[in-house]
Amino acid sequence: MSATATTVDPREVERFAALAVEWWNPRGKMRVLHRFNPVRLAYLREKITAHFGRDPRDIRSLEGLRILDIGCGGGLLSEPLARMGARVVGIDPAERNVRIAALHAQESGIAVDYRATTAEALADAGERFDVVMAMEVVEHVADVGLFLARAAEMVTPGGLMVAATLNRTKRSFALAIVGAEYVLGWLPRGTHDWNRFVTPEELQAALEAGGLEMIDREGVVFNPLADEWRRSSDLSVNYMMLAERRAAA
Ligand SMILES: C[S@@+](CC[C@H](N)C(=O)[O-])C[C@H]1O[C@@H](n2cnc3c(N)ncnc32)[C@H](O)[C@@H]1O
Repeated sequence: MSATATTVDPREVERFAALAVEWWNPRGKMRVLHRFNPVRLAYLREKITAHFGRDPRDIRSLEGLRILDIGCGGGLLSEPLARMGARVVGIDPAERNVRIAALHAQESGIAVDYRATTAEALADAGERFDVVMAMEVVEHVADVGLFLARAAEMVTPGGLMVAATLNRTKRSFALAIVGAEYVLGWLPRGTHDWNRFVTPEELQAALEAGGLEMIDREGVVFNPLADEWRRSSDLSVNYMMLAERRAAA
């Protein structure tokens, strides 16, 4: 694949770079990510440990696994995964995000290999990982097909890819754009472009085109009564997908 093809939309990256100091403020502009982080982490821990035959109760259950967190932002997922023993490489095209992430990890005493780069650059360099993650990123890239192809390329045989994103439905327009950005003010206006949302069928097809097999998909829904996010079979707004690269027989 061409080394010059890029998935970066400079306006998207600039938007996140401008918010860099907000990453670790649980009441700031990233509060939605903070609120559903426990749900995402529980999913990642459960699925990764089950796949690699690890004990999820072990506090170092991911020991030795090489994990790539694409579009890591401030490291809200990279850090806890590294704490569980994984060797995490966190990448983001926004240099400011990576600087904030590295500073936070240093203050927390956690080793994460943060780099200001892209999935396509790492794929070009021939890097391989046991787990490749793209969490809340595909809806911000310039070319979803290219992005997923380059990300999938880096999954080792027997390894996993996990993606989390927003479905393109009437419901996601009402909740994730009108509700979250305009009515509730949970996210800065313009954070999301509904046309860039990706249906589970499109995501699955792109992962399969990259040689992966979809093995799980799960929704994440907000329960306003309990004021909490939880996992669900409802994929109509937020959802996560797990795919594997089958090891050669
Ligand atoms: C909504 S944030 C998600 C951050 C993190 N994955 C999380 O869930 O906490 C999206 C991130 O994707 C990054 N990003 C945007 N375009 C990208 C691209 N083409 N490749 C990789 N990351 C990208 C942004 O800079 C931003 O940090």
